[in-house]
Amino acid sequence: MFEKSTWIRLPRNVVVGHGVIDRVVDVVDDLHLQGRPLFVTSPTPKEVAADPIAADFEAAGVDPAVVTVEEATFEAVEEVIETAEAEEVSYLVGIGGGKAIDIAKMASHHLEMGFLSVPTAASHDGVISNRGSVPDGDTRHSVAAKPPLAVVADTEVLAQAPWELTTAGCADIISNYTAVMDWRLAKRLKDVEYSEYAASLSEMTAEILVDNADLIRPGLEESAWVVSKALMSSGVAMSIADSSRPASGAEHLFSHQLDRLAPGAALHGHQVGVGSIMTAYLHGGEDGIWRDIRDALNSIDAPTTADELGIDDETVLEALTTCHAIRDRYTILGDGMNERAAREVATKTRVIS
Ligand SMILES: NC(=O)C1=CN([C@@H]2O[C@H](COP(=O)(O)OP(=O)(O)OC[C@H]3O[C@@H](n4cnc5c(N)ncnc54)[C@H](O)[C@@H]3O)[C@@H](O)[C@H]2O)C=CC1
Ligand SMILES: O=C(CO)COP(=O)(O)O
Ligand SMILES: [Zn+2]
Repeated sequence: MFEKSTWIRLPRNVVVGHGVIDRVVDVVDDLHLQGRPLFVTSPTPKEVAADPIAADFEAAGVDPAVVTVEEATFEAVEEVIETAEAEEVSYLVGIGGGKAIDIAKMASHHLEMGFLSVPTAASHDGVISNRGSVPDGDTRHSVAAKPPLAVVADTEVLAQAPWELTTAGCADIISNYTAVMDWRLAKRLKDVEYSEYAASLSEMTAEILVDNADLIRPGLEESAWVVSKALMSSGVAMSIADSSRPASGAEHLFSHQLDRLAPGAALHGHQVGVGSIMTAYLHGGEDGIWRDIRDALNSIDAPTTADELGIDDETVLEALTTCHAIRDRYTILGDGMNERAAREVATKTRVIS
């Protein structure tokens, strides 16, 4: 008897383009959301986006509450939950980079309220995903949450963000190549849950981004368009899979371990990009796709070495040899690399010298 079932949660509205930040009030109307919103933002995104959006709400007769967070921590999530309860808001709006959006996502999940995602940087594929990522003890990887009711991604705002945030978003997408390789390996060796639709969508997203790499240039609004479409598509792949598997393999384990060993040293997307060069080498050896990944990262100005990440060689080796253990997710790292093997892959791929 056929007994499979699936429940795919996706946003109802995805609005991308020039000046769409002015449409947040319309999107709220379209969703029939009533009452006050709580904006969850951080200092620069507040100035760039949250303040003008607040002015639009005020003009429409609604007075939003605002929380400004500095770091993605559980204390920040708790502060947002407490403010939401004290201010009697009825939905949340995450406005900023990955951390502000993840805090809004986690708080709204806890409050059982809807939330909107308004990215001010095209820096990560959690903009639309059903995953939330807030450090919990030693855990750095994402956990299950609900996707936003709507995403409003203004390409004018995204194009004006610091360039390295956009290159981080590109690298987060390019890392989908190795994430999918790891997922297929785990399917073959461990018979893990696998979705060919989600895997293919994730791979195709990376391919489209790499094929359009010549459109990805600083200050060019079309770059923000190409990258934000890719980030949405990658997030949808995670929602279809109901897992971050299509977008997160061993290269993400490496990055999560760097977050513990060298907190704040480099952006999430940049770390996973460098990880992806090395795990592609582990999958395919000298003739595999590691050079293509490195060239793609180079072509969009993303880091390809430990030095460019601002992380020392020994920390890279420590992350490589220990990261397999941080999560129950089978990857090309198997039960772990020893130091000699880690040094060899990092040296051969010129991540360390
Ligand atoms: N939930 C999920 O599915 C996923 C979550 N993530 C998480 O997202 C986080 C990474 O996100 P990022 O955006 O790289 O880091 P982030 O949120 O820390 O942003 C980096 C910095 O850029 C600033 N910023 C944002 N927009 C700006 C603008 N327009 N102008 C000037 N500054 C601006 C932020 O305020 C922050 O200081 C990580 O915690 C990662 O784990 C990443 C991928 C998927
Ligand atoms: O960053 C992500 C996908 O790009 C989320 O993956 P994790 O589940 O490893 O945190
Ligand atoms: Zn990622």
